[in-house]
Amino acid sequence: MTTDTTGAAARDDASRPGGPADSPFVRACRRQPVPHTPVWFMRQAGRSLPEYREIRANVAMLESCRRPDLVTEITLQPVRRHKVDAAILFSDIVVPVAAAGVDLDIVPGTGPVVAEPVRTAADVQRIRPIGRDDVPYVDEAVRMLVKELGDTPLIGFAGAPFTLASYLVEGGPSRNHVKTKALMYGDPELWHALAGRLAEVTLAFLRVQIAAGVSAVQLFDSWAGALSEADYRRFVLPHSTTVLSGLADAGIPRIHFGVGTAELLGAMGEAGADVVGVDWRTPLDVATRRIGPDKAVQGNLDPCLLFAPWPVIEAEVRRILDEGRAAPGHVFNLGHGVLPETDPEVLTRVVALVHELSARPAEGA
Ligand SMILES: Cc1c2[nH]c(c1CCC(=O)O)Cc1[nH]c(c(CCC(=O)O)c1C)Cc1[nH]c(c(CCC(=O)O)c1C)Cc1[nH]c(c(C)c1CCC(=O)O)C2
Repeated sequence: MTTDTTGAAARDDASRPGGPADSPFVRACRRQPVPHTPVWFMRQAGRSLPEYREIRANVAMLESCRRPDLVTEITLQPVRRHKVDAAILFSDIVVPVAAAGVDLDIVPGTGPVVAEPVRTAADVQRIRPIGRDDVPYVDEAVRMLVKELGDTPLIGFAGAPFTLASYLVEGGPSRNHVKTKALMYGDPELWHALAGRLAEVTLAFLRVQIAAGVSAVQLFDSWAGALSEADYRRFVLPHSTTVLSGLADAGIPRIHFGVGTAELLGAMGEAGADVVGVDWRTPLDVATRRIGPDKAVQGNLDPCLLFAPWPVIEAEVRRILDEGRAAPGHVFNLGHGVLPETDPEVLTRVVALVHELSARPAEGA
């Protein structure tokens, strides 16, 4: 038997009627009619769930990402509990960078910390290209998940070049991205070398996930909102385009997400996205005008709203569904990740409410 490295066999199976490629989530991404508005939550697998905290009690974050059995169980937890319309692979944006040879760790309560920040051409050279054999645990986890999930689609993901570069250049999480911007403005050639290298790593990492059978991918440029549109277009867009447009041949939906990106929504769509993620600062109808009629939107409940009384949450869900009708496709989500203190029962209720309020009778019924 030959090993399928293109994902073609998995895709053929996935596109059977009612299969993951025909799911409400994938259909909404493709701007096709749906029986209800699909919903999932960024960071749905994670610290808000007691069953997750239990499994992670004695396992470090990066280690858990490298164990297909744990990745599979953690990814499935929110699907079982909340009945969301999609699963997202449990991993972290720094996993491929670590596989590319960067010495880093994920420190509890802090986030990714890089031992030797990347600041010179020699540092950039040390970031190696990656392939399937550098991340075998991701390939295995995706294949196990695709089997376990049946008709529920699995979303693969990666960090975008700017957000990854920020962790590498700063050496860890950063509020103002000062060193990153200093490098970008002070040494554009080195910046483009770094962002170009990260784009290659990201593209390869997503290709591994696609070959293993994910039904969609999301590119997280969480911190791109720190840039003006002009600087985004000059320093970041070409590299995110390498990734997203580079995946056009895969034929699966590509979601492009960032926070604080009101001014960047049009450009982020242009990078080669089928769906643009929108945070809570921009209403979805306004976002749709900026993105254009040929892309779907994803979002955009403020994660803090989940701490409000239920009637307030219900009114906000209604408003977002109404505003989402202006878009040619809408995937309901938060505007950023689930906060660790969130009551998981509220998330389950939001899923049921989105399904109930958006239910459309089947054609001809
Ligand atoms: C900010 C951060 C990173 N990495 C980490 C942090 C959090 C630091 C902290 O609060 O303790 C560390 C991290 N990453 C993840 C965890 C475990 C789960 C959890 O936080 O609930 C932890 C502790 C999973 C993850 N990390 C990520 C996912 C993505 C998939 C998803 O949305 O579920 C998961 C499960 C992706 C990630 N990872 C990172 C970014 C910027 C992103 C993009 C999404 C975002 O802006 O939040 C870097």
